[in-house]
Amino acid sequence: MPRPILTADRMRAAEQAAIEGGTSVETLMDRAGTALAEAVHRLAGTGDTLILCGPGNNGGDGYVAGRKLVERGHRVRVAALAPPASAACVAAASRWDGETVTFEQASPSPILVDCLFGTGLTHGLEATVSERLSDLAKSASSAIACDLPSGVGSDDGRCLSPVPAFDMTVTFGALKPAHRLMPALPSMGRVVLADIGIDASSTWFEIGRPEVPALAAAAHKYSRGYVAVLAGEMSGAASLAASAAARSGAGYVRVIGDGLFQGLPASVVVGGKLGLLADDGRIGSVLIGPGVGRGAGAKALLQAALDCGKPLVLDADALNELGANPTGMSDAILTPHAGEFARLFPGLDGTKPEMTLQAARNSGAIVVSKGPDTLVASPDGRLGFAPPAPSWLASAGTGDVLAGIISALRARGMDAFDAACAGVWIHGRAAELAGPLMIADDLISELPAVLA
Ligand SMILES: NC(=O)C1=CN([C@@H]2O[C@H](COP(=O)(O)OP(=O)(O)OC[C@H]3O[C@@H](n4cnc5c(N)ncnc54)[C@H](O)[C@@H]3O)[C@@H](O)[C@H]2O)[C@H](O)CC1
Ligand SMILES: [K+]
Repeated sequence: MPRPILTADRMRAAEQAAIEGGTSVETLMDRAGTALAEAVHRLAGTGDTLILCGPGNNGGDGYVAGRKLVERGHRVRVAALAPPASAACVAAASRWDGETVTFEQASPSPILVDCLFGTGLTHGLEATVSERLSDLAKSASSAIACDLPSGVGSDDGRCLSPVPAFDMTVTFGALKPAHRLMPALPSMGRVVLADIGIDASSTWFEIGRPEVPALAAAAHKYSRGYVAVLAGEMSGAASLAASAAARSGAGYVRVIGDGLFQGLPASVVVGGKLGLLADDGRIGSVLIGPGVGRGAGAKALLQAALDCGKPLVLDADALNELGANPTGMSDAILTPHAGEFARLFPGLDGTKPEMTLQAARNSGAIVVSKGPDTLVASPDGRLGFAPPAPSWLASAGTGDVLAGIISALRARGMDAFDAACAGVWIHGRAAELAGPLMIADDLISELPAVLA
């Protein structure tokens, strides 16, 4: 089951609904603090632990976790940044009878737990506070953040003050957008989601391992998925995309273009007239973009693709040819990187989730907003957040490979949104297998292992 993602406001609404359903804040906090303590103990084992507590309920979680960790044999010190302010934090602090030090006095500890601020953060931490937090986190063997690393904006992933890197972040009920958005993403460490009895259903979610349709026994090469790749003058990109489609289970891949397509698997067919796109009902998806270039030739290819009535995947220069603010693109999949997104959808503002959803609504297409924090948006409001992908994916040709993977999954019968989410997940997993020195071609050779 994919992990749900909620903004701070929607998390608070879900929390409120639980409270109105009869679960007290104290109970929720007790569950949160207990889950936090469990995760800390499991990660770091028994040891000297310093818990930094803020004045609100994030701090309250810390006082509860402190009690639970003492029960597990930890030596725990609590450093209060400020006196408890929220009622639940006051109650939790009153039940803490262990060692308390001032924030300034707090000395480094092998285990550090940051319970200063969570979804209630309204502005950056004072410099002295963020510096102290960073020093304590850096000198700890295990640094764990409660709900969010303090200083991170929960809905947009901005770092409102410098944020140290944590080994783990323990969050409650649902992930927050910041857990999967830059620039906060590298600070999170492993994100653990604790169920504290809140109904946190959401149309926003973290993309999980996909269920790719099995190949039917009676399948023949066309029904297994027939991908047509429209290529322009730069044949290398189209070759990568077509090879990726072939390695992603498409039964038949055809490249239509004039280039010399080196390095293609022998199974990929090269040649054919543009009229094929509309005439051949067996074509399951049409990919245009990788290597299509700009100018009259590209415009003609794009128009043929737009007119053919087949499921489309548009990437790279096809997106530039499409022009700003496209509409009526229903059922198409657009895969812009940040620069292409800004050109395609100028003038949008808000968080990356909000802008990607708005782009999907305006265009009618599934929009894959690529980056270290790739998002997949549907006009119906669904928003998939990619799990962390290796930084080495940022290399030439990897976008062509992603477009090829998505085109194959689309041709194999997945609907546009599911094919885009699955492609993003498979792409990231293939990169993990390929390792840090990979080039785009290596990604392709890892695809069978990921899809097996
Ligand atoms: N969502 C849930 O189901 C549960 C969440 N829990 C925890 O509650 C916090 C959110 O608690 P909240 O009291 O709303 O806010 P914070 O504790 O994050 O912030 C405290 C308080 O601090 C003030 N403040 C904000 N920014 C700053 C700043 N830069 N400097 C100083 N003071 C600041 C502001 O007044 C805030 O209200 C959530 O993260 C979870 O950890 C529940 O415990 C369990 C259920
Ligand atoms: K925190």
